[in-house]
Amino acid sequence: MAKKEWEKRIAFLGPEGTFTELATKELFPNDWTIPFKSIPECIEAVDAGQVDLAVVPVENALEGSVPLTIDYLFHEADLFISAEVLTPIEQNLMVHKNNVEKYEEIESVYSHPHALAQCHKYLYYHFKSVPLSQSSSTAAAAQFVAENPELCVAAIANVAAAEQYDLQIVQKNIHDFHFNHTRFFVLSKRNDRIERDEDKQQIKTTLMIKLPSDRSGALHQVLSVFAWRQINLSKIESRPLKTGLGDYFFIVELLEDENAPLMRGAMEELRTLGCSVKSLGSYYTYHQK
Ligand SMILES: O=C(O)C(=O)Cc1ccccc1
Repeated sequence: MAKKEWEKRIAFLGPEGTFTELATKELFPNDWTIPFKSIPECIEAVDAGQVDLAVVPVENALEGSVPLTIDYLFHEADLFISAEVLTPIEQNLMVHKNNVEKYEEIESVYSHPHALAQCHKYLYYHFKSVPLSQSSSTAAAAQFVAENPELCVAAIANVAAAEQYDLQIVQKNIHDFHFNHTRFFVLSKRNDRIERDEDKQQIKTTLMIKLPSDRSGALHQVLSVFAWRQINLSKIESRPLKTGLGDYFFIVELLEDENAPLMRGAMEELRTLGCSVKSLGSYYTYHQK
């Protein structure tokens, strides 16, 4: 496909039909979207300049963070968040059209680990002894089911994937909790934010903070830096530093612009306290309709 001059190249977790693709198309309906097989491949593509942006899942309302994304951003890449997209997630059980009649006898259910977990109760009550198989994405599971009609297996994926791979949905909306949303980050090598005035919302900044080792009260001090400036935290989470048990870094999300004087002061104070601070930038939230 020839690249048009005005298009941005945007990597997304593929293949076609993932929730990530739906989120990508929401924000970039007219750009050149390119599927990659895994989250690290999306991140590497933008890091290497092969694409302009990458869209990857980062957190689900039911299952929590996608550790691969968080850890890759901390340990492997030097990227910024240009925007986040919030997408409602509806999961469906689908089979090859040849297997619709016998779908209750499926021998395995394929999907992304988050999707399998989001349907845990449904699978427990309806397919208790059926083995679950993890795929790199929901659409990869749908593609596998489409390419193996001789296997009596099902995928959990969205309606777009059922259409893309010509599968039949046999059970709609099988996720266990009604409020099932996923956050996606739009990643860039440049620290610029995507601005679409119509649905621009609260600005947010994501910091990755490493505490000075073995000092009592260090986390309390970090939180105080934001507290007395009345900078609101919308998230705090720890992840292993991978250097030893008990060593962590913190992901802190703040409802303020990194360029605001109070935030600049906060970051400076954190460094004075011996923390290492990496800002992934400030960005707006977009809601998928
Ligand atoms: O596998 C997908 O379709 C993805 O985009 C990742 C994902 C998986 C489960 C819920 C939300 C996003």
